[in-house]
Amino acid sequence: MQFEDLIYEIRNGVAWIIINRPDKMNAFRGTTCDELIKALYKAGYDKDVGAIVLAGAGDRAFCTGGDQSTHDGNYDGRGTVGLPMEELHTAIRDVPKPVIARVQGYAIGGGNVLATICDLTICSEKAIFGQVGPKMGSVDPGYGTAFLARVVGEKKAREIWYMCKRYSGKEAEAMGLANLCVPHDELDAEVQKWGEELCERSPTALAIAKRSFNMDTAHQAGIAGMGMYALKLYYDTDESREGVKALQEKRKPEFRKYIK
Ligand SMILES: CC(C)(COP(=O)(O)OP(=O)(O)OC[C@H]1O[C@@H](n2cnc3c(N)ncnc32)[C@H](O)[C@@H]1OP(=O)(O)O)[C@@H](O)C(=O)NCCC(=O)NCCSC(=O)CCC(=O)c1ccccc1C(=O)O
Repeated sequence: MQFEDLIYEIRNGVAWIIINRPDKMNAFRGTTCDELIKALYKAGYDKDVGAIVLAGAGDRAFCTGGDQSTHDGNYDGRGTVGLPMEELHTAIRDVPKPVIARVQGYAIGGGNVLATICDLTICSEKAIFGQVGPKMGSVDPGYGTAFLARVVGEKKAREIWYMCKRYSGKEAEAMGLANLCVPHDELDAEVQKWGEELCERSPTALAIAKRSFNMDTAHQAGIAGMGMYALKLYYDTDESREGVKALQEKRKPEFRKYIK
C-alpha cells in the first residue's frame, strides 16, 4: 500500500506509522487522516504485527493538529468539519493492538489529542505537549476533552484546555499524559523495546484488555459525534475565523470583538 503523507514500516513485528509532513510540523490534512485510518486498520489486522507505533517525521513535531493552511472555516477533506476526525480517533481505539504514541517534539492541538487517545505514550525530553484550541478558534469535543480528564484528572484537563499552556515531556510523565519520558537519543530504542515486549504477550489477552478499557469510555464517541456538529457551526462564526486568521497572520486574536 502506497501512502502520500505517511511512512509505513514493519520493524521486527512492530508497525511504525509515521506522519511524513515535517515542513508542516506533521499537521494533518484530509489525505493524512484518510491514510492514517487505512494504515491503522492494515497494521491492526496484520497477523504478523503485535504492536503499532504512531510517530511524526523529523525532530520538531509529533503532530501539530489540523493543517491551518487548508483551514478556511472548514478543512480540505471529508467529514462534518472537513476532516474525518471521529473515524481517525475511533480507528486508534478500535484496532485490537496497543498503539504507542512516540512523541519527540510538539504534540499540539489535534496532535495532542492523537497522543492522548493512543494506548501508551513514550516521549523524549524534547517533547512539548499542549492545547491551543481556545487560542485559535477550535476545540475537540469528545476524546480530546472528556477522555483527557480520565487520563490526567478533571482539574488538569480543564487547565490544559482553558489556559493553553505548554508542558515538557517530564511534566507530561508526571501528570500521566505520558507513560515514560526518556533522553532524546534513547527514544526510538525505548519505543521499539516496548513494542517488541508487547509482541511477546498474548494477542487475544491484549485485545480483550484494550476493548475492556475502551468500553468504560465508549459513550464519549457519542459526545464527539454530536460535538462535531456544534464545532461545524462554531467554525462558521466570525469568532472562530478570527482565531484562524490571527494564527495565519501571526498576531494575537481579538475574540471578544465577536461576542454576540
Ligand atoms: C507548533 C508551534 C507551537 C511551533 O512554534 P514555532 O517553534 O515557533 O514554529 P513556527 O514557526 O510557528 O512553525 C514552523 C512552521 O510550521 C508551520 N505549522 C506548524 N503547525 C502547523 C499547523 N497546524 N498547520 C499548518 N502549518 C503549521 C508554521 O506555520 C510554520 O510554517 P512557516 O511556513 O515557516 O511559517 C506553532 O507552529 C503552532 O502553534 N502551530 C499551530 C498549532 C495549531 O494551531 N494547530 C491546530 C490546532 S486545532 C486542531 O488541531 C483542530 C483540528 C482537529 O484535530 C480537530 C478537528 C475537528 C475535531 C476535532 C479535532 C481535534 O482537535 O482532535
